Amino acid sequence: MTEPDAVIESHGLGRDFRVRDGLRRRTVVAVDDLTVRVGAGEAVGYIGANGAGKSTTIKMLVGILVPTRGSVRTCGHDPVHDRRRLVRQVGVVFGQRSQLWWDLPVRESFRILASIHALGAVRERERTDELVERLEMGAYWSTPVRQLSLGQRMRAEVAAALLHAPRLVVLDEPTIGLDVLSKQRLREFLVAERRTHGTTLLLTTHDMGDVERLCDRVLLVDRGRLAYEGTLAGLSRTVGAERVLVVDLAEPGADLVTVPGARHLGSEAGGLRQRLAFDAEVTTAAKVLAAVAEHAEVVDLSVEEPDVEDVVRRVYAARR
Ligand SMILES: Nc1ncnc2c1ncn2[C@@H]1O[C@H](COP(=O)(O)OP(=O)(O)OP(=O)(O)O)[C@@H](O)[C@H]1O
Repeated sequence: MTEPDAVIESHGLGRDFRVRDGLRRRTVVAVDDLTVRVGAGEAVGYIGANGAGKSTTIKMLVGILVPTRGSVRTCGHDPVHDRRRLVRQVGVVFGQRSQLWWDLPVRESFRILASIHALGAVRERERTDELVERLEMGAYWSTPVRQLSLGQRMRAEVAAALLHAPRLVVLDEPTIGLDVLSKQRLREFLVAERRTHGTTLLLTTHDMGDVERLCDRVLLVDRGRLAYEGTLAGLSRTVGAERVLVVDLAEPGADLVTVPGARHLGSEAGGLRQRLAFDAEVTTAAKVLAAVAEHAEVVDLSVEEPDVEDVVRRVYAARR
């Protein structure tokens, strides 16, 4: 049974494809035995390598693909049988595909979508105004979609998917190909949308910046199976990834090779800046800093988190 606040709930979900392999046919298991739960208001990153099964999962969640086995309920509905009811509660953005009318001005696409969702004139105006302002679409609101830059189009795509204020927004690679500023704008918007409307987010991405800035939790999929479920920090811990304390000293000093719980990684500018790796499970940045301060005067510091892409690579390597 679906718990009342579960927006996505799957049990043993799987999908196979029959593919031609020369003269023979074989079965590709794209997703297997996937049991996950996403609660109302959560933001979850669904990550994994190319071909791991992310898009196939998303398509099953929104009713585009029929599962081969197992069960899934999205917003309390069977996605395939209740597809029409589900579309009222879900917004989907596939980064590579457009749901806007290419030759029409952006505003016309929104008019059509508002009428498809039967928003009503007042709701349409309020919601459209809110989205145009928050996503800064005013400058190109009357421009045909085909003339938009990628960053402008992606903002319009996300706004279109969110026009009917769905409970769940599923984003497949929402920031792919965007420049730094466009990415930042889109992420800020999604954070604000979630805060204001309590929207549940599920996003697939290869950009760990998206996950770091947007998601409370990650699901890591490897060859169709769930390989990890938890926080990003927890993911780093599973592979023993270290954090790095970078200290700037008042005067050039000898390499800090005897700091308890830390490993000296290197020095710059004759020892003015030093880098020390430490395991966050064993010690803390504060303890390492206190030990450094016994040897030298620290004028500035920063802590570098483990590189998440590297962490994911290590998880994959450990499972091979
Ligand atoms: N329509 C299809 N017919 C045959 N095989 C498919 C089909 N769709 C997906 N697959 C296969 O299923 C597996 C999972 O593919 P899927 O597209 O779900 O991965 P993904 O994690 O989304 O990858 P990417 O990050 O590259 O988008 C792959 O081996 C892929 O080749």
